[in-house]
Amino acid sequence: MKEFDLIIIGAGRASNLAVSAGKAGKKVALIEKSTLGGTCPNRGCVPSKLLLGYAHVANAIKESQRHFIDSSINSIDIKKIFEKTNSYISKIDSIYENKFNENVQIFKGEGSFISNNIVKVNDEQLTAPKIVIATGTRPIEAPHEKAWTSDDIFPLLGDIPKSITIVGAGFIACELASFFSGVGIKTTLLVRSQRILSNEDEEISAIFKDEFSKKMDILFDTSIKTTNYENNQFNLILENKDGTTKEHQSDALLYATGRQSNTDTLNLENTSIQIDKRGFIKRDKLFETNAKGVYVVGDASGKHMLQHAAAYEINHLGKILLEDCKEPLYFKYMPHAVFTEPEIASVGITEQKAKEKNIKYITSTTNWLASAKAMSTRLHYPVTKFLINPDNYEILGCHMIGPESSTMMHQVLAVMHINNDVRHIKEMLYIHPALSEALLPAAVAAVKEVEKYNKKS
Ligand SMILES: Cc1cc2nc3c(=O)[nH]c(=O)nc-3n(C[C@H](O)[C@H](O)[C@H](O)COP(=O)(O)OP(=O)(O)OC[C@H]3O[C@@H](n4cnc5c(N)ncnc54)[C@H](O)[C@@H]3O)c2cc1C
Ligand SMILES: NC(=O)c1ccc[n+]([C@@H]2O[C@H](COP(=O)([O-])OP(=O)(O)OC[C@H]3O[C@@H](n4cnc5c(N)ncnc54)[C@H](O)[C@@H]3O)[C@@H](O)[C@H]2O)c1
Repeated sequence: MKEFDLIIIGAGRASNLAVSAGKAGKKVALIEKSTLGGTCPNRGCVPSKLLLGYAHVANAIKESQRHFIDSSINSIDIKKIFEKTNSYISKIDSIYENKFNENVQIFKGEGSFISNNIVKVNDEQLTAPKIVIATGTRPIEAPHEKAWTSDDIFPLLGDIPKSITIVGAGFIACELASFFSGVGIKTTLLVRSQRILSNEDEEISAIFKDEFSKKMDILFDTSIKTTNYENNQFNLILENKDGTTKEHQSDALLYATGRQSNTDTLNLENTSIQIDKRGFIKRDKLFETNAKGVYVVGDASGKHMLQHAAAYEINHLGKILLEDCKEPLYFKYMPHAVFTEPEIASVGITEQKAKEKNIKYITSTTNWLASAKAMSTRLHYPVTKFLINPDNYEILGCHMIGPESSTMMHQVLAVMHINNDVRHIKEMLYIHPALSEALLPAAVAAVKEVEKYNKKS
């Protein structure tokens, strides 16, 4: 039995904890069954955004007519795009390997529990007073052996498809559809209901639906009835909710229908660790599971499924384990962005959630056109929607759709983080005519709505 101060299962964001624990002189065992670095740099955030960068440029050329520029794309070397992306991915494992000092021992293999404090990897048994589970998630399996999930395109080996059908209407389906259609691969998105990005504020997802539908074929209320794969092609029968069917051909078929917990690989039945109905590990406010000394962080807890949330949690767990911090981590606000075209960014509650939870709010939706920079994009749909608590001007939610929404949102996040009052956004000085200036009329409108509400009541 090998003894350590700390065992970490899963070398995604928790690699950072291994680095800091190693630096603090702790003897660390880091267990990883795949490449070091986990989902984000190998098959998630980073490679998907690298791909979207190419689509962004292609879209700018395709849509240049809006700016009275007649241009066309001669060719897009999609093979090269994937070679570059694959090459980035191929370096991740060794980049991560070099981050650790001599106190960190890496075990390549699947970790599982023999008891609350003994972990097995390959033929070895390891023990430590503290064990961290950071095993993340994996895509829900595609129901046909030739169909892909997002894992199958990072890296993409083999031929580039000329057409692709993507099932799903969440972050991954929309971002990947944005890439494939952007670079000229015939893309069909299959959405089983009428809503796309259904967790976004309804007003924003309705704008998104209109704009996104202009860029590719989106079949709403549609599911796959039968799948046949012959001569390197999928022959699908698609079924609409009204019962009508139609044939559909596609070179590739990609499922992006959600992600599942990896905890089934951990032999948790040998421990007192409990899981919830969705298969994610339960924990207390200090990330500790039902087994003393065993912690769970990041996607493995099933809470946020975002890189920045996982990184934030793991940083805080470092304080608990290495600095004896006794304070729970409180996420005041959890922002996210969808890096499609159009781009969406969001923080706090949506209007639907506010209604559902009976929260008192006022709302204002303001377009960006008062900003010259926004005007210069010649796009009319970008808006900022605020939900404000009329009692104290607190920002309860902010939702944006438009170019660089994810960047614009940080200004709102800073105010929410330091002193959450929408009047700061109204009163601060803006560089004229930066894109961020589009937030000024949005804040002015929100403050006016609060005043109107308070006059009435
Ligand atoms: C296509 C895609 C795009 C994304 N884009 C974004 C984005 O733009 N922004 C954002 O915030 N988030 C994004 N995400 C989500 C983000 O990648 C995750 O939230 C984040 O990587 C979670 O980190 P983690 O360390 O908790 O888990 P992971 O990074 O998944 O790490 C878990 C590690 O544990 C390993 N493991 C699992 N079981 C075992 C076992 N039994 N033994 C040993 N090792 C094991 C896995 O191999 C993996 O390396 C995206 C995800 C995907 C799939
Ligand atoms: N920009 C980002 O921050 C980013 C990007 C990608 C992924 N992520 C993270 O990864 C997580 C997983 O993303 P995801 O898109 O796989 O999951 P998701 O839960 O966001 O979306 C899954 C989609 O698949 C649909 N669906 C489920 N079962 C289906 C079925 N049988 N047939 C048809 N459609 C079906 C759902 O209605 C939903 O639209 C997200 O929750 C997100 O946190 C984040």
